[in-house]
Amino acid sequence: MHAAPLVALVGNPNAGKSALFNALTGARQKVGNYPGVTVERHSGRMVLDDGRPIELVDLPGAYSLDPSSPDERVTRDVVTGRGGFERLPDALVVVVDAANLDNHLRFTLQLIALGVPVIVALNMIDLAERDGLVLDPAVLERELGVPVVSTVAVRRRGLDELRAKLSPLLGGHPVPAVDRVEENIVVLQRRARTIAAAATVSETPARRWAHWLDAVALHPVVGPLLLVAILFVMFQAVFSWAATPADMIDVAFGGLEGWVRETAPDGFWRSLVTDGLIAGVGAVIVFLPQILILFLFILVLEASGYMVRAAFLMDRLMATVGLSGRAFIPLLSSFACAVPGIMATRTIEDEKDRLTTILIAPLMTCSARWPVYTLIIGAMIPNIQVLPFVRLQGLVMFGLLVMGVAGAYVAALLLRRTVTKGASSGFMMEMPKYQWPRWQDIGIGLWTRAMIFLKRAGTIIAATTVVLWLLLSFPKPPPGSNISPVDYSIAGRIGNGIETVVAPIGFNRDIALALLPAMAAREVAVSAIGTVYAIDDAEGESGTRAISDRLRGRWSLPTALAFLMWFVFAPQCISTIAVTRRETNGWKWPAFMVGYLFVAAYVMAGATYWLAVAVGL
Ligand SMILES: Nc1nc2c(ncn2[C@@H]2O[C@H](COP(=O)(O)OP(=O)(O)OP(=O)(O)O)[C@@H](O)[C@H]2O)c(=O)[nH]1
Ligand SMILES: [Mg+2]
Repeated sequence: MHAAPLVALVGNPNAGKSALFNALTGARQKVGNYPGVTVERHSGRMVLDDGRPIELVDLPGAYSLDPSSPDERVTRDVVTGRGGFERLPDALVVVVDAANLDNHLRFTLQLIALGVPVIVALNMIDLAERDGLVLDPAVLERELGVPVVSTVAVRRRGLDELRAKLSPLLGGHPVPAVDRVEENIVVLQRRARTIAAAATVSETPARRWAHWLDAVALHPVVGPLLLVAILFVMFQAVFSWAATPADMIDVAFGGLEGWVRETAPDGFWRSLVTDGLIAGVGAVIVFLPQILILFLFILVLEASGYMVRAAFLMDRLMATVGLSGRAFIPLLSSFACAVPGIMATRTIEDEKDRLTTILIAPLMTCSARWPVYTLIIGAMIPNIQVLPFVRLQGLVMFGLLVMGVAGAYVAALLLRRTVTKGASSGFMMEMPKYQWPRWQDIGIGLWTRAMIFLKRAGTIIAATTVVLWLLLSFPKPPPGSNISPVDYSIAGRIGNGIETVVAPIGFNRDIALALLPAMAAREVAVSAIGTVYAIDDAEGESGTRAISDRLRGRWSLPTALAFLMWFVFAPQCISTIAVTRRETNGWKWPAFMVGYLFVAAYVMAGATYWLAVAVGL
């Protein structure tokens, strides 16, 4: 006797598969209104109209045939007959949420391509109707080439029609599976969207808007251009909007320093407070407005639903270097700071994928590097208009960021061919709805960021600055000698030692001095330079404008460019190394990361310096 035909219920999470399973078999599988309710296969029996019994299995929801978690793997194994399940299903019932067709049709298209007979249950049609969405199942049937039945699983609507249309699919000859299923998310998404649009008879203005926005944002040519344009506006804004508040903070710190100089007696403590704390910490806090404007943009993009669209656009680019599209979000968070970015790689299932993402995360321009870039750019790059609305300073900043991304791209390409070789996997994610950001949420996000920044300035940056000040101030040169106090100090001597190593790439003593303390936090490079100049300087003026003036006097343009390039690549901060150790369970990978980044930084900074000298800058 033949076993009863096997039919599997598949679809995206939360489509109503278990509800349909219960309605068809009379079972009581758990249903719930969130993705991931079902995490294993369950089977039950149902009887067709002609009396034939069939075995129905309810599967965990999945976004694609590319499993990113163990429950999705169960689904993949069952529908493709892998992983030791005795037999392939004779037919699939693909359950889709009618109100979310774009997203759910993606997986449907992949499933249809498998070659197993498919019937689509257009479920939750009641909710779609409530929201003013009218669909035409006949169009869907024609576009997909498989039977489509409208259902309301929880009201048992459409079940008879489903059984009737399922019947002829069973008992025929099994269709051989096609060997390649379309995996390119962008292609799939576009086809899904076209089909969904064709099957939509009418919808509410809000849904129409969302579709129109997606047609632009996800367009293969316009989409990436839009993304670049948004990023570009962001950088220009960071520079121009921040200028006034930054000046105000600068003036305030200058005033504070002047007040301490007048009121406190000259000596150790006054110098510690003015040349150490105020010069160092003040030099960093000036960048608070910039950091906040940067985060304002990031938070708005996240809250509006655009960020996931950007991830979709990036997926193909990531795939060319063998990275999963899932890596986009961790890498994007690394623009704030590599530490949460590296932790966010936990969502990447494949170990090699994940490791590669961790290793390149430090190349994303974290917000701690902004003060360094801004200071050097502000001092050394003329603020001229190069194109309408485009100033050279913003352009250089953008260039540095692109440099980091390009470096990451090349690094991933090389790593994936050597130390982290392995197969890569695709990326599927639910597209969130577009919505206006809630200003309270943005406000809270900015407040949190400001507090983190100020806390860093008040603790780790202040502490490093004070230590550096001590090392820079002692021992004092003998009175009467014309040797500079910095050169005579402990730090100065260490700096002069480091300088011999970094002189070939155009670095001077001041940079050499800043490199070590910048390991604690990158912003310290700025406060360190501030402190060096405060001690070295007789006139006793202060503030970032004063630092800029001194930079202009002492640094050549090739040196400044080399320094910027160094910061794009160098593994500067200890927290990143520590979190890498924790996430990779050992010292091997952090050591590798530090090694390759130092080599890259040295080579790139050197190349920049010599190139700049050669072209006569
Ligand atoms: N209004 C309405 N609600 C439905 C319908 N089908 C399912 N639901 C509800 O939608 C939610 C999700 O249903 P489930 O059956 O748990 O979804 P699932 O596809 O099994 O989800 P996973 O197991 O997470 O993959 C539950 O709250 C159901 O009660 C429907 O046709 N109409
Ligand atoms: Mg379920």
